[in-house]
Amino acid sequence: MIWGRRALQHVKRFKRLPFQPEGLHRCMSAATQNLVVEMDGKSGVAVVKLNKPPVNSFNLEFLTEINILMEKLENDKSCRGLILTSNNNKIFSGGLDIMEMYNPQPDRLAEFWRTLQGMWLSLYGSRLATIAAINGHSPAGGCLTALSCDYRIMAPGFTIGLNETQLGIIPPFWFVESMINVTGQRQAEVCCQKGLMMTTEQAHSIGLVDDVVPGEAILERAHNEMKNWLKVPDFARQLTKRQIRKPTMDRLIAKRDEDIQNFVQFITKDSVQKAMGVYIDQLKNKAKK
Ligand SMILES: CCCCC/C=C/C(=O)SCCNC(=O)CCNC(=O)[C@H](O)C(C)(C)COP(=O)(O)OP(=O)(O)OC[C@H]1O[C@@H](n2cnc3c(N)ncnc32)[C@H](O)[C@@H]1OP(=O)(O)O
Repeated sequence: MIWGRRALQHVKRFKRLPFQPEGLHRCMSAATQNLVVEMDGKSGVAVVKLNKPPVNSFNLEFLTEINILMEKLENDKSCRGLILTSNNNKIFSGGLDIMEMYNPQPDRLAEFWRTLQGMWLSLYGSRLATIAAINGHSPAGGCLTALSCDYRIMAPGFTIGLNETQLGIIPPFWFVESMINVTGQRQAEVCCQKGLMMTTEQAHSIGLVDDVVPGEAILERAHNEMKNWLKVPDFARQLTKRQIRKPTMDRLIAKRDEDIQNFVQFITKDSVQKAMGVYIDQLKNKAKK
């Protein structure tokens, strides 16, 4: 496993387990501040658990950690698959950290958005087979993260969706295209315009989620599904994925700066800031009740 110097600065604990029973050898665990990583060198599958309380919301630092980890896994020739899940069995991810977008410093806001673009580009375009084991609620940026994987397994009793319009926000074109590419144009039109947060079952019925499995069995199911994906020769799977996803990725790459400018301009509008303030108050008041 290759650990870049930059990445190592973020790693608090990384150890080869001293003794493991047969079948678990070459298993490595690592933790950054907000990520728990278990790498099984034998199968080449890394399980990455989002671990940023309270709701795994993506701020600049968390996105940076994820990007560094993705780079490390991409460069690790022994790694073939990634299972992305949450260490919190109720919330996969609460999406983007709303505090990044409230009363922001323009420079940091721009950097935040560039880093989110980077996260999406590396996950959506990953050479690895990627499975999201969605073991909790997954609104907005959480849904985008799951949409970026190759396969989604979700536990019942939770909700998922691109709910931006409900917050008075327009989902960027690459969020919407990620949804279209998974569910098809008609379903994406309905879901994105209405900002629907769907139950696991509803998400399954429109193909947003591929499989529904109880939370306690979700990782086992993800590992079994991963075996199927890894039966395909890597180069054939990778080049096919690239062929399918490249046009969507190229559209963002070509408009990256413009997309950042649009985002900064939109978020810093007085009306958007006001609406954001109301939304944050609602969230905080709900949490107090
Ligand atoms: C052009 C512009 C494009 C912008 C695209 C935007 C994409 C996004 O992702 S915007 C963020 C959208 N996310 C949400 O709207 C989710 C809001 N949160 C929730 O719905 C819920 O919190 C939950 C389902 C994720 C979890 O519910 P629950 O377990 O009941 O926890 P609480 O609601 O009590 O929340 C605990 C704690 O966490 C804070 N919090 C929740 N979500 C966020 C968030 N996205 N960012 C920052 N902080 C968040 C919440 O305020 C509570 O904080 P405290 O009151 O300080 O405990």
